[in-house]
Amino acid sequence: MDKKELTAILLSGGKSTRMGKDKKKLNYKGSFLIDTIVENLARYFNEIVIVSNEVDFFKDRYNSYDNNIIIREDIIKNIGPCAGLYTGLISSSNEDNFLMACDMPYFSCQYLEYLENKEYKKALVYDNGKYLEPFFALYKKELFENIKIYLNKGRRSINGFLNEISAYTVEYEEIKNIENINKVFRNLNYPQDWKNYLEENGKRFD
Ligand SMILES: Nc1nc2c(ncn2[C@@H]2O[C@H](COP(=O)(O)OP(=O)(O)OP(=O)(O)O)[C@@H](O)[C@H]2O)c(=O)[nH]1
Repeated sequence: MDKKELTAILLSGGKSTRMGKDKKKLNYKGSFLIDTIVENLARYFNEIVIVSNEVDFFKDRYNSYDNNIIIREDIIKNIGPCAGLYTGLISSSNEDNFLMACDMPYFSCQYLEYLENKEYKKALVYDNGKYLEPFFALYKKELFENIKIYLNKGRRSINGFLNEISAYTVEYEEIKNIENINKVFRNLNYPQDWKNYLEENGKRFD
């Protein structure tokens, strides 16, 4: 698959309160989940912007890649993923941007291709019937202006933002035949989620 004229924005700057330990440091016997996520992204995206609250952790970590990997600290700190997206969009050199989280272990290039081939304005996100999934979704760079205004009003929720801009949506019916589509939106919030993920992948959790 050719590399995309898209930037992948990887958010890794949350508080990991529910996990009880920093999600960017989740590893199994020295094999870090975040490295697997970056490895997947590097196959499809020339440019990857990692937005983190700990840039030192990422410094020199991916030097062996040919991709343009940009590490940025949040411009507006500690207020959640909407602010992370803001820094990611400002730092991106592409009009179209793909948002990924550091706690989403599954990746579907088939779904990425599906998104890429859809026309959209502002943002294109999956509607799971209950709420809009902000990750594994596309955002136009120009949106950073709207996010700034939204955050300046004291708003924080990325879902609130998606509703406010009337993001374009993808419905289950359109994508139900994509392999493993239900796994794509799974994220790891609690220690049990990490344990389940490892066990599903044949790794015994000690
Ligand atoms: N850069 C950046 N990323 C964030 C921020 N808050 C959350 N994220 C990322 O957004 C994604 C989803 O985060 P959540 O699981 O909702 O939040 P969290 O703070 O990591 O975890 P909890 O404290 O348990 O809610 C993860 O990839 C986080 O690293 C932030 O303020 N800045």
